[in-house]
Amino acid sequence: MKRKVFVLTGNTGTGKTTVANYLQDFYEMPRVITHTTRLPRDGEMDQIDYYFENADSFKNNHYLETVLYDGQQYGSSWEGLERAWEKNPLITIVLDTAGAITYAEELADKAVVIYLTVSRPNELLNRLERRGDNVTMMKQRLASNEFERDNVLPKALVGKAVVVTNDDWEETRTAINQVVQAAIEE
Ligand SMILES: Nc1ncnc2c1ncn2[C@@H]1O[C@H](COP(=O)(O)OP(=O)(O)OP(=O)(O)O)[C@@H](O)[C@H]1O
Ligand SMILES: Nc1nc2c(ncn2[C@@H]2O[C@H](COP(=O)(O)O)[C@@H](O)[C@H]2O)c(=O)[nH]1
Repeated sequence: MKRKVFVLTGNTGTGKTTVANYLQDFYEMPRVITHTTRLPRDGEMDQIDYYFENADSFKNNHYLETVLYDGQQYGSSWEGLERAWEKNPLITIVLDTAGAITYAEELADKAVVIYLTVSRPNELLNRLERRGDNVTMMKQRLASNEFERDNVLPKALVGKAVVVTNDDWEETRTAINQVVQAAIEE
């Protein structure tokens, strides 16, 4: 089977990690673990959710791309991608839209970009609250330039990304299964 990376992108709270977990559980697709300087949320674990870094240790990796998101650094390494591909030709990664654009450019048809969205943006606040996000951090994030930017599909991804509206989980699951099936049959 050809190597592919399913790039899950979209705004905060749209369900990127939920879809990555689904693909892990039902298709055994490993997720590329990325690096960040932000602090762990309650329940997040180093080397499982992220490689949690400080400003110095963040520099010690070979990145395919890095971004600044809400004032924190994030990056995905070539080694992380290779480690995941050694386990399975089909893998996932969760990225902001700037990272997704870089993946589409760098990896061409090896990257299957899925842009997640919701019909009512107010629903994102409810979801982040239910997830237990720190209220101050959540408000800061919702006021960030990146939040505004990721609310719409970037022009560079039009025609390249599959758009999935994640209002109803069962419908999302069906849509994701179709995307996976198409990639497997390619
Ligand atoms: N279809 C859905 N209906 C209701 N809640 C959902 C749905 N999909 C995901 N959620 C919930 O919404 C919350 C946010 O989802 P998730 O953490 O996957 O988002 P994310 O896009 O990875 O966010 P971030 O970029 O902030 O990490 C979680 O609590 C998740 O369980
Ligand atoms: N371009 C990249 N984006 C990344 C990477 N790792 C995570 N992310 C995205 O950042 C925001 C914020 O993540 P959060 O975990 O703090 O909510 C979100 O859109 C992630 O998808 C990366 O290595 N590169």
